[in-house]
This record gives sequence, structure tokens and C-alpha cells, in this order.
Amino acid sequence: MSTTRCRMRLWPPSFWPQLSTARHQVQTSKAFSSGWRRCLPRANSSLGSRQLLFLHLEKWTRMKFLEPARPGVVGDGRPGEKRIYRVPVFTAAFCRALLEELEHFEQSDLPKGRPNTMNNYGVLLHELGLDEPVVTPLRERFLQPLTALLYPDCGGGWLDSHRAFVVKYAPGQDRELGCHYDNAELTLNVALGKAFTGGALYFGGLFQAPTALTRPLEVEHVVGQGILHRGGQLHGARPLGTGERWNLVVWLRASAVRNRLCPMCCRKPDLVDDEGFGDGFTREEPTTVDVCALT
Ligand SMILES: O=C(O)CCC(=O)C(=O)O
Ligand SMILES: [Fe+2]
Repeated sequence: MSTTRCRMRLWPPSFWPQLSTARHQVQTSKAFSSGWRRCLPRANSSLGSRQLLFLHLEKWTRMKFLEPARPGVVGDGRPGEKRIYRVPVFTAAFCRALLEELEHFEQSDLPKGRPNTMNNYGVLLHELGLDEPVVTPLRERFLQPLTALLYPDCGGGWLDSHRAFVVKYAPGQDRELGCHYDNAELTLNVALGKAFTGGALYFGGLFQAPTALTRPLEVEHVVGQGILHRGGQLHGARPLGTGERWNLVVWLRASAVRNRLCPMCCRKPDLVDDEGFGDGFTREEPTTVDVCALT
């Protein structure tokens, strides 16, 4: 069986959730796919340090629960209630090197897509050529063993694609992010730097729950550390105070889950074939048998 990657034909307008990121994908998912193919060879040739960066990925196994008693984390006495976890992902050296690459890319005249409807600044990792050498191994070797244990009910054991991007907040650019949920089964959000104040993430419950935003949990950024959460969990970012904030966001997708029910419009998805990972949906193609070869 071969797998065809798919995107939604159209996100049905009447089912665009007001807070969701689906609207952007109607206009751009195709453009993004073709755009990055054009720029990839050039991006690749200018990034010789990529192999080196990957060597800096830290030990894969350490993980820490967000503890309600921990200073800076607002809990309500029920550990694990929101199922948000903090996990060390990158060394400080890796974060610095990645930021340097991102700034080079930002200053270049290479064609650039934007991460999603809500972020006007930032970089798509596939446009930088870092999807395959960094994000795919991160998902397969580091995240999947954790998410299989932490989120077995959300496809955590069946992740098979992602959409990875870096969001940037700075004075005169984006400063905050409104409350939304992600087009993802699970999300990893890693703080890369630089020096900044404000910009904390806040989390409510799942978007389907009527009381989803009561008593939000505030989570501060720690450079190199990631926050794991369910994609359907309402969240946003408080306004930046000073400085610049860059975070790597990986929307993790499990086709086994989303093929059945689109996580954005909560309907059976209507699909068309796409390039790259598409929107994370798949269509299983029966293996064709060459009858001539059988004789
Ligand atoms: O500002 C952030 O770090 C959060 C980004 C985010 O939630 C998203 O892009 O989906
Ligand atoms: Fe998000």
C-alpha cells in the first residue's frame, strides 16, 4: 500500500470555527507547497551547518510535568488536569545557532510563506530546509515515544506528519497572539530566545467545552524547553513587554485520527491530493499489480 498525502479540498466556510487557523489554509496550503519546492535548493546550499545543528539536540529522555506549585505556573491544585507538559528539547547553543539561521533567512530574498493566519512574522521550517534533518527526527525519535504515553487518546502513538514553523514577536511587529486552537492533534512549542519580557502562554480547556477559558493556566517560557499540549486546547500568548521572542511551534498530526474527523471543522474531511505533508490527511492507495510482470 502506498500513501497519498492530502489536504482539505476547501475548509467549509460555515464550519470555520471563529478562533481556528483554518481560514488561512484555504488560501495558502497549495501555494506554500509549491513555494518551498522552488526555494529549497538555494536554501540548502546556504546552510552548511545544518548537520552540525542536529548533533546538538539534547538527550531525548528527560521530561518534567508542569507542577501546580511551581512558581510562574498557575495551577488549580489538580496536577495534570490540563495535560500540559514541559520537556527539555534543545541546548542553548542549538537555540542560538537556529536563531542565527532564521535571521539569515529572514534577511534573504528567498520566497517566504507565513506560519499561519495569526502570525505575520516567522518562518516555515520546510522553507528553510530543516524539516527533514531536524523536525522529522525530532517527531519520530524524541516526541513520539513521549506522546504515545501521554496522549494515547489523541493519536500520540500514531504521529505521521507535522507542520513546523517559528513565530516571532517584536516591537513594531506581532506582539501577542489571540486565543485559538491548532490544526493539530498535538502541539510542541519550544522557546528559542532571545531576551524578552511578557509573552507568556495561557491555556484553557478543549475548545468544545463551554467553560474552556475559565481559569486559564499561565506558562512562562524557558529557552530550550518545550511545552506539549493538545491541539484542540484553547490557548494564546500574552503581549510581549520588551525584547524579541522566537518560538518553534510544531503542529503534530496523526492521519489515523484526522482522516476520520477533521479536527478543525469536526466533520468527515473532503480531500484532494497534495504535496509534502499536505494538511496531514492521507489516502491509502491499493497496491497496483503489473499483470504483465506476473507471466
Ligand atoms: O506565541 C506562541 O508561542 C504560540 C504560538 C501558537 O500557539 C501557534 O502558532 O499555534
Ligand atoms: Fe497555537
